Amino acid sequence: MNEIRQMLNVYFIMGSQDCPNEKPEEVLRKAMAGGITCFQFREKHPRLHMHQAVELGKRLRAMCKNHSIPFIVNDRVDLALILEADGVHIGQEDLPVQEARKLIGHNRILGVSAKTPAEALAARRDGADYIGVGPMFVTMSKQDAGQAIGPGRITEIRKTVGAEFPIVGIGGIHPQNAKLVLEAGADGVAVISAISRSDSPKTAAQKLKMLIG
Ligand SMILES: Cc1ncc(COP(=O)(O)OP(=O)(O)O)c(N)n1
Ligand SMILES: Cc1ncsc1CCOP(=O)(O)O
Ligand SMILES: [Mg+2]
Repeated sequence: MNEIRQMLNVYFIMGSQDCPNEKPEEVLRKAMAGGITCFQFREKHPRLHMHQAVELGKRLRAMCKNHSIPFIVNDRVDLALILEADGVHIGQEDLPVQEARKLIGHNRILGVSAKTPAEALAARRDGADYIGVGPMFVTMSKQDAGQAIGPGRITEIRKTVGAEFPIVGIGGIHPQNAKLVLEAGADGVAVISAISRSDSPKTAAQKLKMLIG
């Protein structure tokens, strides 16, 4: 459990839609140089052919392997298995948690999105290894994220699932507000734009890393 909590410290999420000015490989290279502790391949580009997603995923996966950074695939268990990912992240509208667990087995990490204490408890019961709670703040990276729920929700969920269960906050987090999320009880922060759209992805990752106690 502690290993997963550490892995969540600086959790970088990205797909080609998040990199308008630079190749995703280049952004990931800089983020890794800044000390990210986990990477999620979240490919949502409406015009990217699945074949291209597999090819991009293979390149990003190889980079993570070379730097010993856990590689998680968003939404798709099939893609996670193809890429020999370390895990999968699913939301409330994706596969049921128990079914995803059956497909990936017990040697891969399963992350689940939860907005409420009830969703968090259900995710833990059904086999999640960690939960992603958000959006903490307003986000431009996910159109259907819904209203910000704020760091206070992490405190509520932390009380419900206990001190040890791995929790990462997500949504609108950047170096200036990340402390609020960590102080509320999260083990780490998951970010897209704070790193992928920064002038310096490396510095942005370093700044987030410095906030971890
Ligand atoms: C770490 C983490 N937390 C939450 C999410 C959101 O997942 P989901 O609700 O399924 O939304 P999409 O990312 O699929 O748009 C996440 N991806 N990662
Ligand atoms: C995937 C996701 N889930 C909830 S908010 C969000 C987007 C996070 O992106 P950003 O860090 O740019 O706000
Ligand atoms: Mg999803």
